[in-house]
Amino acid sequence: MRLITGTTEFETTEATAISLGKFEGLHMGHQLLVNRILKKKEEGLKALIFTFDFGERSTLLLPEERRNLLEKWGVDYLIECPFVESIAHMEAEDFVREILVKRLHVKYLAVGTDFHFGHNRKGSYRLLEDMQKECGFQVEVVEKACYDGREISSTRIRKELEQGHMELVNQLLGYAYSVTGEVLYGHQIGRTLGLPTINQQPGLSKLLPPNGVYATKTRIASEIFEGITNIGYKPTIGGETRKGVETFLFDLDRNLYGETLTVSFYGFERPERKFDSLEALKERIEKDVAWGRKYFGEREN
Ligand SMILES: Cc1cc2nc3c(=O)[nH]c(=O)nc-3n(C[C@H](O)[C@H](O)[C@H](O)COP(=O)(O)O)c2cc1C
Ligand SMILES: Nc1ncnc2c1ncn2[C@@H]1O[C@H](COP(=O)(O)OP(=O)(O)OP(=O)(O)O)[C@@H](O)[C@H]1O
Repeated sequence: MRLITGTTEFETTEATAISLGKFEGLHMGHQLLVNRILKKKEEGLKALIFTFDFGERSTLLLPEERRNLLEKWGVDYLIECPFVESIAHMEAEDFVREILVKRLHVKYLAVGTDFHFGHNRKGSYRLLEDMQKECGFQVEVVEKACYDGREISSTRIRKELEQGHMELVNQLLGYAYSVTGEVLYGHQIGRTLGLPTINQQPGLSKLLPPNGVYATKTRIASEIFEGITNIGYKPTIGGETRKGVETFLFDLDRNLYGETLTVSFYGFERPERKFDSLEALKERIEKDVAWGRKYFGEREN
């Protein structure tokens, strides 16, 4: 995949199939659009995702994660267009003519019914439909994908994530919500509790579910290991200043320091608490482990 980022001077040489938007979560609705443009590769078009870069903000997918997913799915070009004045103030028609047609050679566009663009968000799928003949591209308008009778959106997913509803979050996303990070050194107390753990700190703008204990799966190279993960500040051992993600793998005890691992979240068990003693914490974690094993044991994997 070719990544064009940090510049408004983008251009393709080939004809393209494009979808535009924020694509914050790359959820099931977004995937409908991505699949439409990927299908057009069969007709010789390059699949291009055009997103705006609003700078650092808390988000479901970090830029790196979004790039990796789109690359894995087979997208040819990802443009992360800086949301600067010259772009934000462009009239919708000019954006289509100057950018989509002249610079990106668009032949096909897939957009959702609520997609808006250009100065004052005046551009909509209707404008694109009106311009398609004259500009030589075809527009496909995709109905909003729903789950449980309600539209899927990044906003809805954020709200569910804030409440720790991971099963629903994963259904809406179409993949399991994950965090990736290097394995860091903790206080080395875990080991003395008979509980070697993986400590990670995801990027600061990555949205995390509420502090507490979750059933998780961790990918190490090509293998997947089940475990439980605590998100939080470890108040019992004096607390951390930065929120961490700490995972105990049920069936693996290997030195993983320095490796970069991805932990995917499934079910929520309980909130993080301050215990009166390390012994009380240890007892609780033993129950957490039993809960986690049962969680996965009861489900088809
Ligand atoms: C499954 C799990 C649940 C945890 N729950 C809590 C908790 O509720 N409260 C707390 O203070 N720390 C909790 N911890 C963090 C422990 O305090 C921490 O694992 C232990 O002290 C070792 O930390 P270290 O890796 O920095 O040595 C939890 C850790 C795990 C793996
Ligand atoms: N549920 C959906 N089904 C189909 N297309 C969708 C869906 N949600 C968004 N889209 C389309 O995907 C493109 C990018 O959408 P965008 O990321 O801006 O919206 P969103 O996920 O609804 O986010 P937010 O909740 O932040 O508005 C747009 O063309 C939009 O219409």
